Amino acid sequence: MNTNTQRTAKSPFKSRPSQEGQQSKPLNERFVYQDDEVIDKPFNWAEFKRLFAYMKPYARQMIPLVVLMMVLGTITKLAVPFLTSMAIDGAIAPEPPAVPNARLLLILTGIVLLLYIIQWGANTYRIKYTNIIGQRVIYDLRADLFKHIQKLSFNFFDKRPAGSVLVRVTNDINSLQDLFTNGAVNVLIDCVQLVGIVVILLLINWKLAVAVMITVPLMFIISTRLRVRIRRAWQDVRMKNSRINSHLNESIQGIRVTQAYTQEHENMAFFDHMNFTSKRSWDKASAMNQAFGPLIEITGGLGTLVLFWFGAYLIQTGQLTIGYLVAFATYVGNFWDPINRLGQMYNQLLVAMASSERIFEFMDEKPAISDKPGAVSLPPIRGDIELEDVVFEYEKGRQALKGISLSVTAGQSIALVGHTGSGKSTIINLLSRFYDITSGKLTIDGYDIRDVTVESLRSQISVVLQDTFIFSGTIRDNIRFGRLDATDEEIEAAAKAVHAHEFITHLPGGYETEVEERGTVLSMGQRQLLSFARALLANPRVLILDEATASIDTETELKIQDALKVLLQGRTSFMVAHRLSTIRNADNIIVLDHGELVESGNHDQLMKKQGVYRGLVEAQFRFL
Ligand SMILES: Nc1ncnc2c1ncn2[C@@H]1O[C@H](COP(=O)(O)OP(=O)(O)OP(=O)(O)O)[C@@H](O)[C@H]1O
Repeated sequence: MNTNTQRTAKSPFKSRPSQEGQQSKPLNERFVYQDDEVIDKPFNWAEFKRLFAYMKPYARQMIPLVVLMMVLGTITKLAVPFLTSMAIDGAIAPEPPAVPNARLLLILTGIVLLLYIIQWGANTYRIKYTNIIGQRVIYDLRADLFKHIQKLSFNFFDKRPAGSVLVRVTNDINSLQDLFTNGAVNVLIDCVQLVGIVVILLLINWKLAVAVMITVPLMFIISTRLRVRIRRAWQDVRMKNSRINSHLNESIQGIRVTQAYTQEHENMAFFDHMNFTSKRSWDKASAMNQAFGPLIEITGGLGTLVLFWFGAYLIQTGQLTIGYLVAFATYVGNFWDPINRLGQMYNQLLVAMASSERIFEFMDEKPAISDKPGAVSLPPIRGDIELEDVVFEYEKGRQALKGISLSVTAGQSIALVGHTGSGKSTIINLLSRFYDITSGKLTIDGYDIRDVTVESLRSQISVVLQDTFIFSGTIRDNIRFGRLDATDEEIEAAAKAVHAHEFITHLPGGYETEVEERGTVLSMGQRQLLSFARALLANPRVLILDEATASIDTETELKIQDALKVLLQGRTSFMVAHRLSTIRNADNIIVLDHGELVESGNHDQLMKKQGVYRGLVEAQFRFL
């Protein structure tokens, strides 16, 4: 179920009135985030097993040790009240005619001390090993998730804000950390302790044991009802957090636009609203969580009342000793503790299950683009490309391309022109198979691109996108991204060929200059030259270029034109072209209009036609 963001909470920040004195558009009409799916299923055992399968690799090596420590810790803990009862009944206040026995008391105290030391040692080792297992499981889960996300296709990312993807790899995985480091083992310890205590209580005096535990079924019924609500509340918290992260991510990426349009206040108001809603849902979930504690305490209190009332009666009738009553009281005290912890743990488990459902939901997402069974490896290509009646829809029923047919011979340069939204980028996205065509046929050297492996196809095609992405690292590393095994000399040769060498050597660290994320240290023109060097290094047979529209100075433009000539030599190329100089040199110009191919030919032929192309060129000149 996808719902739009609901905004009902009162926020201290208000939208500013517009200049005309009218209230600006309400915030809830300005930002719309799609919520992650609300996953509302009963406790999923299959998913639970799948999650715990991550422990399997470490089970044989570590778990026997952890279990041994756990058993040691539990036995020593359970033995102490029993020894206490022995001390009371045998050494401190024995039934007359026996007298207090100081020696026995000393021995029993020594044993208790020894047990405490063993308990401390066992717990220390247990915590250490469970932490090691927990960390390894989290590491494996995160690695698996990241590996899978990297394989997912464009359409997956089209649908989701980057922030919500981020949350699953960070927050959702982190929320499993507690479960794997302490939670799982604590549950086992508590269960073993509970069973142990019940058995001991029954052995000491079954009548008193039954009387004390009479309230347990009642507590069980109430808590089961609470659990469902708690589970939903925690899911809601996760969803709200995911929204905050999406907005945060967008706000940081778009901070320049926000500041340029002085929208900080509005942005803050929106964020504040989200923050408030998130806090409120956290409060709600946490309040429900807290309800567990008092529930146990009330039940425990009732149990204690029964214990002393009925216990006193049993002592008076000679069915129980004082020592056993004290031991009984201690065991009963220890009985509610694990139950309380198990209740809390159950909540922690619910939180973890909500997270794991979200993680597995991503892991189960099949990449829309994948190798079909029997896909062959595309041999080294010449670069003949054929599009036959290609139709493509990003969303069902809305055609972005409406039957494009196009024949390109190896080595030709193709310029794609047309109004904004006419389908230029869509064509180049299809060539690299970032999306699969809806109908028609797309072949390279006669191979249908859906019949070959994605890797063999993409490794022979280089794509230079409009928004050149510069990764954090050195300039050299960024060029090397084109071909990881390239030598330093090859990198510099590629940079020289596309005229990037000059500006690189003028940077403070030359090729070793560290560039920041998204390459803001570099100008648009420089970023483009760098991406040309990257593409040249990859030496592809087919080159796809989404030309940047940013206005750059004439000198850089000339450099880019020169660089392009080098880059395009001997390759089949597709270019989303905006500059007349680029278009004029193309072998074939494809003019698109609303997803249809309306004209094609070289510059001179198209100019004579008096059609869409001529109109575009003349419009460009009118602005000069
Ligand atoms: N990821 C997407 N999901 C849904 N629709 C999309 C997506 N990308 C593009 N479209 C739609 O497909 C159509 C063609 O878009 P395309 O990006 O190919 O245009 P373009 O010619 O490259 O435009 P521009 O010159 O502005 O970059 C447009 O109507 C656009 O709204």
